[in-house]
Amino acid sequence: MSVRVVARIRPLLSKEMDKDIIVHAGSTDDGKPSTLVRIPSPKNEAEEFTFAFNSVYDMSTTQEELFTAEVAPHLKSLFQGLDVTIFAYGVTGTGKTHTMRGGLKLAERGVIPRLLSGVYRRAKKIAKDSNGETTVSVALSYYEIYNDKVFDLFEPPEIRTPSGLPLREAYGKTVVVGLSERPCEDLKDFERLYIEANNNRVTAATKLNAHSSRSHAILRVKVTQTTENQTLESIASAIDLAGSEDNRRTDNGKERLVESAAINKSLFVLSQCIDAISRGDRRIPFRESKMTRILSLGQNNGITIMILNLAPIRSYHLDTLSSLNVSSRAKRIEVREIENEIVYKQVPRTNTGSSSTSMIRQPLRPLTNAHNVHSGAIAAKEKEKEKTTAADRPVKAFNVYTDRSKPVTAIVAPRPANTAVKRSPPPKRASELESCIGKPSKLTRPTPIALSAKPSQPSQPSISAAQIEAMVEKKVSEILASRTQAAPEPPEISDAVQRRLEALERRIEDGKHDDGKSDGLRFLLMARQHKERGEDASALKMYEMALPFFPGQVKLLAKIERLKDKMIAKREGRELISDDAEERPSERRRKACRQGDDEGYDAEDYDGTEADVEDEDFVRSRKKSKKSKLLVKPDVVLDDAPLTPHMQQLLDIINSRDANAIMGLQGFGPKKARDLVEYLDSRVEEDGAWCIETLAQLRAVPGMGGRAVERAYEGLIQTVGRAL
Ligand SMILES: Nc1ncnc2c1ncn2[C@@H]1O[C@H](COP(=O)(O)OP(=O)(O)OP(=O)(O)O)[C@@H](O)[C@H]1O
Repeated sequence: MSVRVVARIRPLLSKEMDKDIIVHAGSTDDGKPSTLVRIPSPKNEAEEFTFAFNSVYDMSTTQEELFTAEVAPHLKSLFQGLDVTIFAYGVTGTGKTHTMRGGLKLAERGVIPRLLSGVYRRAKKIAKDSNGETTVSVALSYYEIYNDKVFDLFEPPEIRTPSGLPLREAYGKTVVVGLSERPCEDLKDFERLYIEANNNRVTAATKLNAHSSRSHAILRVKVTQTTENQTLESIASAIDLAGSEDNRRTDNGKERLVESAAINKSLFVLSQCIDAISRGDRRIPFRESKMTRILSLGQNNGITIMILNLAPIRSYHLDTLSSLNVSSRAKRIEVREIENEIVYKQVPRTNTGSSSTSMIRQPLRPLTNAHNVHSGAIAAKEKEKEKTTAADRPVKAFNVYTDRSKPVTAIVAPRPANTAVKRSPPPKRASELESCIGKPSKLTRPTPIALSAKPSQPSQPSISAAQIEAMVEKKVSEILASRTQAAPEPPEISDAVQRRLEALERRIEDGKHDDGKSDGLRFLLMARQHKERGEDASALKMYEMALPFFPGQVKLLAKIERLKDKMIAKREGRELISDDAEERPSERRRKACRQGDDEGYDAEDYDGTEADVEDEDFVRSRKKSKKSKLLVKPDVVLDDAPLTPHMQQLLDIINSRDANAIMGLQGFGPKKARDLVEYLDSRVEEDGAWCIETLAQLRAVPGMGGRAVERAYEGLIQTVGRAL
């Protein structure tokens, strides 16, 4: 489904009563609901421009009417597991905050309070209809993007770090690291939290709006439905974007100008993204602003509704035209409607036969650029091209269920569902082969034939790629089988680390039962992030803020002292002799990547509190592994599968960020290698210490979709085969 774009024309404000109204709602047929916005040409008053939208709401539209028509119908989908995103877009002073938040009076309440009200009502009904067997819990996160930095609105501004919270990609979604989540039991609870949090949002008076939002505000409503052994999670996001503004009209002072520049820049990037998607460009500049990265238009699964807010008067004429232009292009963006997966609380880890797989959902994969190839105009172009080449191709390139049981593999790692690359039909692909590696049951499987499907090279008949792959696979299977005998469920990481991670996760996620320590842990995690990025001053501040939560913690004190020494040394231009603990985080991390899970993340002792706080990577790694157990995501199975030496070699080459080495891989020309290195550099710049640890992650890298990873991997194996 494409993004649903609706326009809302606000009424005249009391100070505008004598102003000229130039924006009108219209319809193609009399008596039909409005779908058109009419506005005169700025050059020739007699000429009229018409913009078509999914719906257009005129000045008389009430809050309730808008909600009932545009949002209420999607509540059902939300409870079916679809994510729903609603965002308000428009020039400053056109009614975005009014639409999303609204006033305090019942009739004036905006989309957000009404959405929550609807969620609780439905939750009650579900609980009642299921005789209490299904319970629904709601949790909120609320944050703002101010001057391209992310701040948690549930935290008081005093504890904000200047650089804000970092973003990460996980399972194809952009997540804010360290964002708090508040359980929210009922509407009263919500009102309290929401009002409190809104006081933390940056607003200011400008000439165009007495209460202008100076930030983009994003509310995430997580709805979790739990029955005895399964949970279904879906998220409604309500986004009140800051409004674009023409500073010739705002009389903004210096501070407001800086804000305005940041607002305008992110909105400009948003319009660039919309343009690029609707043009069918391969590169969509999502990453150029935090707002576009989070919004990820067209990359989200689920339902997206864009509410374009318009002021009816002439003084907004050019701005109105510009936002009408952007929004009408947004209609062309395709959003995939994919329900989130049901998470079974206890999923068998072992492969038990085809019957158990017949209903396994394909995972929501991190999207690659290839996704955009299927959106908007390019999708149409692609379809046109494909008509002549692949008549047997499914109409949708993004089927999400695999209902066909696979006789050979019980748990299958599917290809990214929405790649644009034409794939040859089964029998078997190398990715499936990889996913199978690491499963004891493979011992009884027939030898995979994926690579043997390729013609073997006449010049090296002695050993083919398939044979090498089979040998590697056999070896891995043997090792795994012997491990299985020793311990039926081999731990992914050592038990001790696992326990600590669980404790950390519990503490952070369950702050309520944790004497406020979760706040301390959060400070420590943030400190860690700052340190990773080399922001020592901020890291020090965070460590110091954590100290009251862990009084007398020796390691923490030592860490603070070390950081202070380091900063003094830096100021004095001295080199501090680096010990292991002060090794550049990126190097340590890279080393860790190479060394493998357990010992890799940090050389320090993870004991007690410090253990918990030392490295947020543990949290992430633990979360990932927990998720992998619950969801039985094939790509996570891939993540968990031990890397064969060749896979590791491939990752090492990629992580080297050496274009020449990468060009040695099959399928990499100079441009592709350069693009990849650029991308990796940008990630390292952003995250300090970042590298690709699994093939699944590698596949999520732009340009690595389709068969790129397989080709590079096969190429490596063939090279070795030739050398033998
Ligand atoms: N549909 C409406 N009915 C009545 N008043 C409205 C409506 N829409 C907007 N307003 C009023 O218009 C003014 C500006 O609205 P609002 O603050 O929501 O604009 P905004 O687009 O969020 O601006 P900014 O981007 O600067 O934050 C407010 O006084 C608001 O109450």
